[in-house]
This record gives sequence, C-alpha cells and structure tokens, in this order.
Amino acid sequence: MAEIVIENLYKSFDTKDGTVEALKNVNLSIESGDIYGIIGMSGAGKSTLVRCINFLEVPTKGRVLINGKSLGDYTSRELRKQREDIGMIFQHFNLLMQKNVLENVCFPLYIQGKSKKDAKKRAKELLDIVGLGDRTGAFPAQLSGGQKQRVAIARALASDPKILLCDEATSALDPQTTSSILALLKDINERFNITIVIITHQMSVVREICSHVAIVKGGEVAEQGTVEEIFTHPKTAVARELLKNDVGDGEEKNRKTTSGKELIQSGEKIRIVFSENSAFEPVIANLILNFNEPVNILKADTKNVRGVAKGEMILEFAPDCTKNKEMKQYLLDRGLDLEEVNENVD
Ligand SMILES: Nc1ncnc2c1ncn2[C@@H]1O[C@H](COP(=O)(O)OP(=O)(O)OP(=O)(O)O)[C@@H](O)[C@H]1O
Repeated sequence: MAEIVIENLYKSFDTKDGTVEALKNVNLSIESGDIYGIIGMSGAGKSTLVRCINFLEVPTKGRVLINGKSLGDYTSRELRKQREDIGMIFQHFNLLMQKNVLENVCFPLYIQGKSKKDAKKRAKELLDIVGLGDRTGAFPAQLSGGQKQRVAIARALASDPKILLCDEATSALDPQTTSSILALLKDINERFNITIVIITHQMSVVREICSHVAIVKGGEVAEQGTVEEIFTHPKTAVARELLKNDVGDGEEKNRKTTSGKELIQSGEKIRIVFSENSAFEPVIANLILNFNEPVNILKADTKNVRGVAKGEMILEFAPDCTKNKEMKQYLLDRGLDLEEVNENVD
C-alpha cells in the first residue's frame, strides 16, 4: 500500500471574481521512501496540492489517505497528531527572526511538551545532522540562505516525521547551495527513510534527486512516472517544455559542432534515445574508435539523471559508410533505443 494516496482530488477557491479551480481530479500514489517531485509552471496548482497532503488546505472533493487512513475522517485532534508525522519546509524558511538557531529548533519541541533540557539536547542533535552544530547561537539574519534552510530542515525533523513536504525549498537559493540542500534532503531520505515530496518549477531539481515525478498543469496531472521515464519518453507538451528549459549538463551536449556538420553531408540519420542503463561512458567516441568511421552529431540533448544518461541524440553516418548496420547494432547492444530520422535536423 502506498504511503500517500491522493484520490480524485478537487480544490476550488471562491474569490470575489468567481471560483478558481486550483485542482481538478488529481490522483497520485507516493510510496514510502520515495523522493517524489511535483513540478509545473507558476499557478499550476503545486502549492495547493502539497498543502492538501497535510490538510492545510481541505479538499473540496476527493480524499487524501496516509497509510490507508483518510485525513477527512480524522477529528481535529487526530489531525493535529497526524500532522506531527508530516514536516514541511518553505521557500522563505519561515524562521523566528528574534530567536537564535537553537531556539528556532527547540520551539516545536517545547510545543510537543519536551523539557527545556531535553529540547536543547535534541535540537543540538538535529543541528548536527544538518551540519550547523557550530552555529547554535547565531540569529537567522546572520546566516546565508542555505544555512537558514538547514535550520528549517532541522526544525521540520523535530517531530520525527515520516514525510517531509518541501514547497519550493530551493527556489531562493543559488545553484551550488541548491545542490547542497538537495544532497542533505537525499541524505535524510536515506538515513531516516523519510518520504520526501518536493514542489518545484525546476526540472534540474527533479533530475538531481527525485525518483518519481508528477507534472501539473492547469490544476491537473498531465503526466506522471519515474524520473527516468519522463526524461526518456516525455509524452506531453508540458513535459517537453519543462525538459527544454532544463539546461543539460551531459558531456555529449558539448560535442555538437558545426564543423562536423560541414564534414559529412546527407548520410543516414538516426535518433538514439538514452534510457535504462546507458551510463555516461563515451558511447559515441567508442563507436567511432571501434568502426573507424566518422559520425556527425547533429543534435544532442542529454542530461545526467542521477549518474545515468537520459535524453536523445541525432547522429548522421557518412554517406559512403558501409558499416551502418553493424554500428546501429553496436548502439542497440549498449541499451540505446534507435529510430530512423527522415526530417531535417536544425
Ligand atoms: N487561497 C486562495 N484563494 C484564491 N485562489 C487561490 C488561493 N490559493 C491558490 N489560488 C489559486 O489557485 C491556483 C493555483 O495556485 P498554486 O499557488 O497552488 O499554484 P503553484 O503552482 O504553486 O504556483 P506558484 O509556483 O506560482 O506558487 C492559482 O490560480 C492561484 O491563484
């Protein structure tokens, strides 16, 4: 049984300009231990969806089940108890600015009824986990954005949650700090088996740590699946658009040259799709070395998804090449999908 199940979920808001349908018939299953990305453009409904997971927003219709129990069936007291299992972090950290780092993390522990001594001991442990054990006396204003988010993560872990919801938690951070926070989230996921749901508008965040992803558009789930599936075979225009906006970092991307284009004219063209286990071994370089035939890379859009090459590349064989068949077999043997390309490639 999935840990989080969202069933036929609708959420609408009544405003003075009419009703806004923020979510329409959303269905999702999130397994325990997943790092699940929910991605979409601004206004797609991501924040509303994540706030429905802990009933900060009560759905208009449909159900949210945590470990098989519907949150709608809980009394408000039971719901408060259930929420202790669900931590949350936000884009703007939401720290208490007048309190130091240690007191920020102690705060939820006091609410749980812990003594001052026990709360401080636990808060120190949590700050060690997020790498801020030496900054307990600092105030939020004295910390960088990444450090503030680490405090927020320590505070969210104070109730020993089983689920951590992250609403654009890295959107205010530079790319390097984003990577370090994502690495921390992955570490927490693995060490404590905490299921993580990440709301983001950046495909790079999904690519870096998520196992599964749902793409939300206009309040509906346009597409969902494993990150590998979506990167390899995006089915919808919105998925392709989000992937296009993700700046690839694959080594292959840098190998696209116009000089190569001039070198070979109008040979057979094939599209190769990196999926499954095509690691970042230099497949194309090895192909050329093996067959001693030039190959033109007309287009490359590969990305490193958790160490595995994903995406596609369009190759052109030399017009006088006689080894096309064997070369294609070589690529197939390395787990790549091949398709013929008949159209022009820009
Ligand atoms: N409390 C509210 N009252 C009225 N409309 C709302 C409310 N909360 C969200 N909405 C509307 O619901 C839709 C979805 O908003 P939501 O914040 O969930 O999107 P989002 O994908 O998280 O966007 P962003 O990335 O810009 O935060 C939007 O049209 C928004 O204006």
